[in-house]
Formats: sequence, structure tokens, C-alpha cells
Amino acid sequence: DEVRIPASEPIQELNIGEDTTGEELVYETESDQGSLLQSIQQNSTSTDTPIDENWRDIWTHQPVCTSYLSEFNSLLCVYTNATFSQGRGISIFTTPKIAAEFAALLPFHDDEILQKRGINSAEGSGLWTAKALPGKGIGMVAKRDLQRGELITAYTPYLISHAENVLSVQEREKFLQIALSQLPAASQEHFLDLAKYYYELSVVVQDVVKANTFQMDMGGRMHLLVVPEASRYNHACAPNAQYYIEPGILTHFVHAVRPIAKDEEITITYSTPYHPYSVRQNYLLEAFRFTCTCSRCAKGEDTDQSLVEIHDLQQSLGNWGADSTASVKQAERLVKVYLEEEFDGFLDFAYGHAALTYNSVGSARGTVKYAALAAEAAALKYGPASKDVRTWMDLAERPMEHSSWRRRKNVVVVSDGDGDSD
Ligand SMILES: C[S@@+](CC[C@H](N)C(=O)[O-])C[C@H]1O[C@@H](n2cnc3c(N)ncnc32)[C@H](O)[C@@H]1O
Repeated sequence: DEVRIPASEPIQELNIGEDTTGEELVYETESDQGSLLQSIQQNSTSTDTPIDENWRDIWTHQPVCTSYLSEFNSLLCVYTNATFSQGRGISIFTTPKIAAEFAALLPFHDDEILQKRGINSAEGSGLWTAKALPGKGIGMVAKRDLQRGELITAYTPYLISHAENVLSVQEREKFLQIALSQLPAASQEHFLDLAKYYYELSVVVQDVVKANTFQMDMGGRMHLLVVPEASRYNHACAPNAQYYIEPGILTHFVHAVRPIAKDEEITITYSTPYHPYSVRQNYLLEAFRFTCTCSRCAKGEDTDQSLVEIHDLQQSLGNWGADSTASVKQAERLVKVYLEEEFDGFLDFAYGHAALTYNSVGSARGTVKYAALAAEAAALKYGPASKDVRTWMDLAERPMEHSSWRRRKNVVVVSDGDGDSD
């Protein structure tokens, strides 16, 4: 029952914005603690590939491995299941220990789980089409009107790669090329057709990864994902869609966060929307090599003032000390600014602050209304099974049990023991 909610948005970036093809990157290099790998350390005379002899149970190709990498006490191997999801295929470059975690996931054991949930459906699916847009390469466009909350795309990656920085560019490319080459031909073509930065054939797989990466944690390690359908979403600083990844089913989901008209471009954000205009422009240019001309950027620095207001309101509403001047009026204002700025994809913050503020003055009705809205918004942003959704639902269901209840009620409460006295 924490009263505080994060003061600033966790950064949800499409690409890590660092040079995944370079050597200067510092990814985590602590050791993997798997028993298998520990046994290698103990018998360190042998760096033989510790491949599970039952690899055929899950993978269609014999794993191909690097030599032992002392930097993180493991080796890395390519694991491919070319028949994954009705022949879409998936290749994973990771440690044997983490590969075992991937192999335990449901989609590798239940052929129909993805299909039943409409995941990896035929391109277009009546909702969207990917087409060339002026100055933006290919983008995603709505084929019909979409409502807030509608699921637009749900796809699994073709390639998942451990975000290591211990291999040389050439060495990494060699393994990623193997990973790609073991996929079905149609998937290889689809992958190689994606946006690139360098157009250098000798590093083409890393080039595609760099321009199209989503991130996911697996086994405590960051992994880079290429989900070709989702790769076609262009960026906007106040996007009309949000994405999240559900690791348990290896699926990248995108939902509309406000009504999207037929023929309108569908956008996601590659960075935090809370940075001022010039910071966003520089970041997008450096990390993604484009000058953002989205509707928010078209207004230039004029929109920075609203970010200051959002910041100040969130600071005030997040102050739970005795000197707090937080009020319901401020919370209502925060919600209004979010809506005016078209921050529809981030409303869990505004609604969450509002829910807690209403609760803090003992207004259960206001709490229930806004906590339910925060839960809905968090579901679009982090997935229905996320911790955030649970937190807001708990608050909506039991406002008086939350530690924020009447926390700012400016009266001396003579408790009658039932916790809700007035
Ligand atoms: C993940 S891809 C998005 C799809 C890409 N447009 C394509 O043709 O495949 C990322 C690249 O798309 C382009 N892009 C994305 N958002 C953009 C925007 N708002 N304006 C211009 N270019 C954009 C940039 O070249 C960026 O590096």
C-alpha cells in the first residue's frame, strides 16, 4: 500500500538509443549463476558446448554456440524453432540458461495458444495497413475507425538477441546471420525488408536490429526483439497507440489509446513524452536519425509550458508531507492537461494521481472513479496482467484500506475504530 506513485514516467523506448553494433556499449557483465554454467566454471578445462541433449524437443536446429565468454561466465548460442507459430519461426541468441527459460514458455508447448488469441494473424487483418508515407518511410495506417482500447497488432518476434556487448561486431553478426538463415524464407525476406541505417551488407542483421528494436527482460538480462509488423509503427510525441510486451507468450501488443480515424497514421512513442521539445528533437535525431515533425513537435517550444505545468502538478500531488498543498482541484487540472496535450497513452499517471488525491481527502467516490480509469489506462500501457493494473484495481475495490485514505483530511479525526469516521 505505497502512497507514492512514480514522479516521472519510466522510459519506454523502442530502441535502446545506444549503439548496439558498437564496442563502447556497457551492458551488464555479471555472471550467469546457472548450475550448468557453474559446472563449466568448475571444470574450466573444458569449454565444450553445454547443449542440452534433448534440444530437439524444442528447437528445429542444433544450437550453434560461441566459445565460452569469461566476461559473463557463459557462452551464447543460436536457438531456432523454424516451425514456431504455424511456420512463422523464431530464432533466439542467448545463454543456454536463458534459452531454457524461453523453452519453458507456453507457445513452445501449445501450438494453438497464439492462434487462439489472434496473435500473428495475417497481415492487415482489416484494421491496419503498412504503407509509404511522405518523409517517414513506411508507416502504419488505420483501415477503419478505431476506438480507444482496441487491439491493433499482436505479433511475436522473429529474432530475439541477448543485448551483450562482449562480442565483436563481426562475431555477433556471424551468429545473428545464422539465427536469421535458420528462419523460414518468407520470414527472412520480411526481416531484411525492414528499415536500416547503415545499408552495409556485412552487418545487415545488426543494422535491422538497431533500427527496429524493442526490449524485453528475460532471465534478468535485456534482450532485443525484432517484431517486423510492429517495426512499421512510426513515432509521435503524443502517440495514438501504446505497446507492451507480454514475455510469457513472447507477444508484442499495440492498442489504440484514443479514437483513430480511417486513413489516419497509427503511432507509438520511441521515447518519454515529458522531455521538452529540443531534448526530444535531439534524442530522436541521434538515436533514430529523423527530425520529428509530429503534431506536437510542429507546435515547437509552445508545448513546453504544459510540460512544466504537468511536472509542477505531479510534484505537488506527489508530496505527502505535512506541508503538502495538494488538492482535488490540482488533480482535476492534471487530468485536463493530459487530455488537452493528447497524452492519452500516459493517462494512468494523471488518473492515478487523481485517485490517490481523492482518497487522501476521504472521497471514496472520486477514488473509485479515477482508480478504475487508471487501471484501464495501465492495461493499455503495461498489459492487463501488470502490477500497475492490480494496484489501481485494489485501490478501486478497497479505497479505505489504502494508506492514502484520509491521509490529507485536514480535520482532527477522533477515531471510532472503523476507519471511516467523519
Ligand atoms: C522502427 S522504424 C519505423 C518504420 C519505418 N518508417 C520503416 O519504413 O520501416 C524507425 C524509423 O522510421 C523513421 N521514422 C519513425 N518515426 C518517424 C517520424 N515521426 N518522422 C519521420 N521518420 C520517422 C525513422 O527513419 C526511424 O529511424
